[in-house]
Amino acid sequence: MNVQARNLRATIGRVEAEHVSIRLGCGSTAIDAVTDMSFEILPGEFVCLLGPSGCGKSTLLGALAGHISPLSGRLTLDSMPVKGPHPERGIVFQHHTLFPWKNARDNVAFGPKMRGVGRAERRREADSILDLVGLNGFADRYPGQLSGGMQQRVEIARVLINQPTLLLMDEPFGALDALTRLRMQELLLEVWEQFRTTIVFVTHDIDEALLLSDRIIVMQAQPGRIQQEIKVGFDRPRTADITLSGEFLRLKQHCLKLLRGNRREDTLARLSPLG
Ligand SMILES: Nc1ncnc2c1ncn2[C@@H]1O[C@H](COP(=O)(O)OP(=O)(O)OP(=O)(O)O)[C@@H](O)[C@H]1O
Repeated sequence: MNVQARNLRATIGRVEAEHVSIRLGCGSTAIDAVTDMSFEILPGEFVCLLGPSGCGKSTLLGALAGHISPLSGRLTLDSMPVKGPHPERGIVFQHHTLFPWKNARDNVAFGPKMRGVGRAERRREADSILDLVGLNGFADRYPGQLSGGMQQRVEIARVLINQPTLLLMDEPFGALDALTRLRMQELLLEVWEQFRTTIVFVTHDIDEALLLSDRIIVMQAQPGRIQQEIKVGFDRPRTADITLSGEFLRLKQHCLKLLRGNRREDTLARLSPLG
């Protein structure tokens, strides 16, 4: 993608949430997974949702993807209400969703195929995105012939080929070993430098959130809500070397304190007879 296209992309992808509440289930078993969340994400911004298990991160991501409707409030992408799934909002999960009977190229070319792009062109596009995610020479392999990290690269390529305005990532590297995970984080940063699409990335991992994002939205549970927003101002392009800096450790300590506070509150809520 050329520089002009990149700049153009950075003018779209503004996310706004106004007093969004999400209830899951119904009747007496319904759960208020997210309550009164308001935030804005700028075009081309990389935002992490960080918080303890059950605080509603995946639920919020599901609402941004259009898979879940909020009970109340307003969720928009470039001022248009989010209603139902759409290729402009691509999602990458931790678990693999590749078609096992298609090779990497055909998995990646699936979106363009559905849009009616001709065979030669979609193969060319798929090969070029596979190159970008470091899978040059692996296009003919089937998912079962690829490592976990490689499969996750194919997942990312499969979403990027649709040039999403908003890329939603739900703990995409959570199942990878530490070294592969680090490589994938650096790869994502490199790819994002080129695409500059808005990213909302869910993680439990403080280091991951600090390495990747421009801003962290720290959430707390019961009910899921925003605890604090933290600006992460490290220069870009970034590599994992920043994790050794004093400023990184200072921010990490701050996040830890917030999450530990969360845990203490959760335990007290469980122990209290008043709930
Ligand atoms: N289908 C469902 N029906 C009812 N409640 C649900 C459903 N899915 C999730 N929940 C509940 O909604 C709350 C938020 O869950 P969610 O998965 O969004 O949290 P999370 O922060 O992403 O957690 P984790 O980090 O463990 O994935 C939790 O209390 C969870 O038990």
